Amino acid sequence: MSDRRPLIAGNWKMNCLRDDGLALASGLASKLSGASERPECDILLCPPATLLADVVGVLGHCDIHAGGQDCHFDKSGAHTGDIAASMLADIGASHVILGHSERRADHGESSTIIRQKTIAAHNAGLTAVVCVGETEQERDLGAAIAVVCGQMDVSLPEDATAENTVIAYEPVWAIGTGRTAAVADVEEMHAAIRRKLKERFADGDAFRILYGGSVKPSNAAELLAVENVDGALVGGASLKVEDFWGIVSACK
Ligand SMILES: O=C(CO)COP(=O)(O)O
Repeated sequence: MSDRRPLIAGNWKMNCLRDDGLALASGLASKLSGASERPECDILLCPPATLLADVVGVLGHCDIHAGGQDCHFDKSGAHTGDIAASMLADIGASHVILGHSERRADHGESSTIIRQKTIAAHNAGLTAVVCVGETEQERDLGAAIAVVCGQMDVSLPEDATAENTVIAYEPVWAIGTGRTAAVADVEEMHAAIRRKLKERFADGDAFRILYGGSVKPSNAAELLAVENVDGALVGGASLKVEDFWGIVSACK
């Protein structure tokens, strides 16, 4: 057993208007306060930026963190539509997801940009949840591990530590498809990520490595039991209180 405390993170993506988002956050806060035992994991909610401040307010002092889904790499300035890491911290966020494959694909974000964003997040006192993952074509070509290790080499700055950085492995073909990676493949990839972290960082063994891609209550326990899987980054199933709580409860 490792002493890394699991992290279950919900990435709401571009979902939820105010009423639904606040109901979801308060539903989870009620689950936590009503739980007979404290869950064996940390919990993070990453709502759309429009709801972040309100979600922070709803969560109050309950032990659930809130985070952004992206930030700019600059501190401030002429970047219409963007959000600085310090702005997320300013409204009570503790984390920010960076380099999600949807941003890499939809916004052309390179690992070099993600590295700059990660530094900006650290400078603002945020924990960066840095996403990596291969496409189906890359996996079919046998290049999955090389692709993910290459993304890590560039995306992670020298100042990354287990405190300020979490890795999320999300195979692109498993996101929102209902297809999860085979346990053996998850185990192999997470071991490769761990090796990379240990090669580069003195505290590489302490970094949390999350798995993401069609995680649901029915498969969470199996995935969370895999060595070097230290939690989950959850999309669709994070939008329902019962489903997300089911995944939180699968942490043993
Ligand atoms: O992209 C994801 C989380 O960041 C995963 O999404 P799904 O859980 O909907 O597959």
